[in-house]
Amino acid sequence: MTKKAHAPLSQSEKLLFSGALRHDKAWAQYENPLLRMSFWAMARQFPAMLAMIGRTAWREDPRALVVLAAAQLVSGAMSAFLLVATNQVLVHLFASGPTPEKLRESLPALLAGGASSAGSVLLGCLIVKVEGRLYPKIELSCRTAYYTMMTRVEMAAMEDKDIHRQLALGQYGTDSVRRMLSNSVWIISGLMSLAAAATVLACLHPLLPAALALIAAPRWWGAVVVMRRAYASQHAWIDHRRATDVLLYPITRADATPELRVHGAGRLLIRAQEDMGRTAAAEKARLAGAEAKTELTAAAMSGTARITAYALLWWLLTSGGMPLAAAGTAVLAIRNATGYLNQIVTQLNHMCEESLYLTDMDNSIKLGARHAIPDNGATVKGAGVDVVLADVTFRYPGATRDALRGVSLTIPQGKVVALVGENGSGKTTLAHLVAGLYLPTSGKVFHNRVEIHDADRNSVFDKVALLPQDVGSWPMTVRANIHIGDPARPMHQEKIEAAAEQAGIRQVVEELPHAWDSIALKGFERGVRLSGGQWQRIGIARAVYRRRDLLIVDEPTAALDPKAEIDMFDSLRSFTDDGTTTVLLITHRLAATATADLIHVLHDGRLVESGTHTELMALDKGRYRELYQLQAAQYNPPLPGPRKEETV
Ligand SMILES: Nc1ncnc2c1ncn2[C@@H]1O[C@H](COP(=O)(O)OP(=O)(O)OP(=O)(O)O)[C@@H](O)[C@H]1O
Repeated sequence: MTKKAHAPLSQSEKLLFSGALRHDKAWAQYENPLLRMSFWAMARQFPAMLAMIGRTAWREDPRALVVLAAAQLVSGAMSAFLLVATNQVLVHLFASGPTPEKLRESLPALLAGGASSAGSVLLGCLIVKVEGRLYPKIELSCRTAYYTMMTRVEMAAMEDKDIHRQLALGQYGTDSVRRMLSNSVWIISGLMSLAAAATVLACLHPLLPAALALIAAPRWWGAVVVMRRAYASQHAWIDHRRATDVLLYPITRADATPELRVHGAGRLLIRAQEDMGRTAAAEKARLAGAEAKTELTAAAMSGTARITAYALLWWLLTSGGMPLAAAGTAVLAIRNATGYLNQIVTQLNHMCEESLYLTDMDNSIKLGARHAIPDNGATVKGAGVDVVLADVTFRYPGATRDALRGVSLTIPQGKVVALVGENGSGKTTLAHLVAGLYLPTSGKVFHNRVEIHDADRNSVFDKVALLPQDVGSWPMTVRANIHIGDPARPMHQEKIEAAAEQAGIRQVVEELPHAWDSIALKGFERGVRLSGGQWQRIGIARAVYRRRDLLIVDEPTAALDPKAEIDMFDSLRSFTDDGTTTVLLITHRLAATATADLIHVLHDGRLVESGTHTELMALDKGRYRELYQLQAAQYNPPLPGPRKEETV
């Protein structure tokens, strides 16, 4: 079992993190697999891994896979043939008789050996070509499978810490597939060449394969010891390495905080990374020293075994048990075989690491499939959408209390419905349940009388346009940032411009140096940085561009100036003019809710009031009335009275 150790703490870690900076997310997960992994366990897993990659390769490019496998097989056979041909040449050369005659007799074997060498070279080229064709396809296929799965996973599963951790781990495996396939190919070709050399040795003398095993065993042992030590170190130091990256990350960002320069935070970070880097360098030096010692021991043991093998050959030669030519071939075979062994050990070593990531990816994809949003079931039909919540309770995964409790309400078609309540009262959660992003823990949500639980969720999503609290900024053009509101349809510039016009952002975009082609991320060519309010308008344009039956708007005016805020609420109202579109509006600005057709008031996850502004204001000690009056008082503060001394 690998010893569990921790990296020693540097002064900087104590200063900045009050201890080690440990991840509780994806990276910390490597602890267990790293500890779990032993060399032999990995060697045993090899066939299963190979089968998994083989299946992917077969699906992507069966022809390339067949050619690759055949080329490897023939290549292995050729290396055996080369040894046999060499043996024949030596037999002829060491036979008695005049040299020209011996040379002439050895010529066919010599030519055959040369042809086999040339064939190996050609096959090597073919393998390189086929690998270049096959590997990227496999990598692309795995990456697509992984990221497709991630877009299909239920939000609740993403919120579950353990599930999300496992899902996120998979991303590191997408690059590993190609490397793992390459490792496998090397291992197979090494094994075949080794088998060929061992067979030739066994034919020469039954004791020789045993001698080969004696030579190989110490090198193998050395490689295993070095690898396990490296894994143990990686396990102990992985958080340290990540912590260093975390420290340096702000420095490389284009929008690095002003404190970096004005307060000299940059110097502090650099000093900390130097400090941490020194402890890491000491660990690397320790590993290198230990590796050198292990290598020396392994080389001494292997060397002793090699001397023993040569002594055995000597004895066989002197006792007449083996002709000189056979001994020459044996020396060559032993030399080749140890080379192949080294190749196998090195590649297995790499494969161990890659298989860790690959296994994670495989597990992620399987786990994601178990938590996928269903795309079959009843379709939500009809123009417009009537939403009904019946006794809905919802608790976030891992939470200790319900975010919503026994909520029953309606969101009628063609109306502006406002959701109000204090921070944390459950408004956003309710909106997400209405959008079909979450399923209730208990109770039911209906869209046009179809229960969301049984619905084809795509048909639910297709009814909804979202304008979330935090508008997502995508690293693409401003044009594409609006089009992403409705990506299933072809990009339509006129509609994009109209949506931007309605959202009050068109002029801003068109005045940018690259207008619609500006990349909405600083640090790239044509990159621009938009303000918070401008992003909010892009979000509005996105929702307008999407234009669906149910528009869910969560705090749309937080970053807008007062005039834009008034325009925004007017514009939202106009959405319902068609009599079909419903607007579900979450806001703390109660002046805006006054014109809503229906207001639902949430408090601590419960629905406490429902009605129009007038109805709710008429409620004595009503929560809405209280919130409204509090806000109104801010705008109409009592005029300051005369100062005390003036009244005297
Ligand atoms: N992803 C989550 N995981 C666990 N708990 C959550 C999650 N999101 C919200 N909550 C909790 O659920 C409750 C309701 O949150 P929600 O965001 O729905 O409130 P809200 O009324 O929209 O608040 P605000 O007005 O501040 O936006 C809160 O107690 C919050 O801490």
